[in-house]
Amino acid sequence: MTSVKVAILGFGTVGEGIYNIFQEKREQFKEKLGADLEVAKILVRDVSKKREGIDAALFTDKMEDVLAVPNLDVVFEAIVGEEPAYSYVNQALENRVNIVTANKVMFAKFGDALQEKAAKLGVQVGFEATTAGGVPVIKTIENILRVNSAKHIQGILNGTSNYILSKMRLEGVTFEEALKTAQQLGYAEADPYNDVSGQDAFKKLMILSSLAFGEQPKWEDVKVVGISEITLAQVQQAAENGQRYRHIAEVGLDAAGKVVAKIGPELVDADHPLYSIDGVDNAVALETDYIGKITLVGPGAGMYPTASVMIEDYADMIVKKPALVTV
Ligand SMILES: NC(=O)C1=CN([C@@H]2O[C@H](COP(=O)(O)OP(=O)(O)OC[C@H]3O[C@@H](n4cnc5c(N)ncnc54)[C@H](OP(=O)(O)O)[C@@H]3O)[C@@H](O)[C@H]2O)C=CC1
Ligand SMILES: N[C@@H](CC=O)C(=O)O
Repeated sequence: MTSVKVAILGFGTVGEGIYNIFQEKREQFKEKLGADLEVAKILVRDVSKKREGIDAALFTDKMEDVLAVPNLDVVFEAIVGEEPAYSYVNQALENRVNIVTANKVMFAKFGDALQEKAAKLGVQVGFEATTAGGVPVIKTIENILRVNSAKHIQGILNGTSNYILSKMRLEGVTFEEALKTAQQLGYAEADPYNDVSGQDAFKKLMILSSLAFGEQPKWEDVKVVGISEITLAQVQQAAENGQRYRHIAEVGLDAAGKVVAKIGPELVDADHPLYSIDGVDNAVALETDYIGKITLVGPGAGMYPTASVMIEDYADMIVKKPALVTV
């Protein structure tokens, strides 16, 4: 049996989910992937924090310790923000270690460069979890676009915003109360500014734009509006009128073939395809030349949906490139 060492950067909602799945599914991975996957190091900011039931020797706050793991095959990156995340995954690639990331803030900016570098070095980059949480939009779009050309993408890309708008409508709670619950459930970021300002959906949309159109619009040209100004009274009034607020992100080509995008709350009627998407769910509707429109819906945030797609990314690497797996 092939023995494989993995490392996790971050042990918050997502990092802990990854660790738990590796513990729970070790036997299944042996059977289905032909590999014994062992978490060998976990990088955190504060090593003194109590982490119940887990060997303290696994934790470090130094990336050098992670890179020193013999035969390290993959780094799962689940920390927050551009830096030090970018430097860490970059170092991992330079050490010919595969990377899987959930960090859309880092990946929207550096994703293209990281993928180019990985290709040169013969290692792989998984980034399914950066966009739409547990919904496999990246792999599906990649696959479809081997044959089709993308025309337009429209979606709900922030689980927290959709959860808040749904809870306000369904339970009559205020924006602040709904946000608090979204934080308790691990949907919102520790600093929820990016969620409610539209910046989180913006970063995800830029990742989809690179994937679907091979480029991103100039960031400063994209109008980004969040949901933080929407009041309970507005949500309730909309419901009385048979409408719902949805936070919608869109990217496509204009008449001149230029990539254009916008993000913001919209009032939608019952016949709109995003009307029925409630709670933490995300939806991504892709329009292409041959297929027409295809829509994927599912949990856009949360510990296990996110951790699962990250490990699925790595399972794909193992299955497709067995030669890369450490023996
Ligand atoms: N939560 C979700 O549903 C989803 C999150 N994501 C993305 O996944 C990433 C992780 O999210 P989440 O788990 O919710 O975040 P949390 O805030 O729950 O956890 C962040 C973790 O990263 C560690 N960390 C933060 N900064 C550093 C640093 N400079 N050096 C080392 N470790 C650091 C923290 O360490 P310590 O514990 O010591 O504080 C903590 O363990 C983010 O990029 C997020 O956008 C993507 C999809 C869904
Ligand atoms: N905070 C994010 C988590 C997933 O990317 C969200 O709510 O969508």
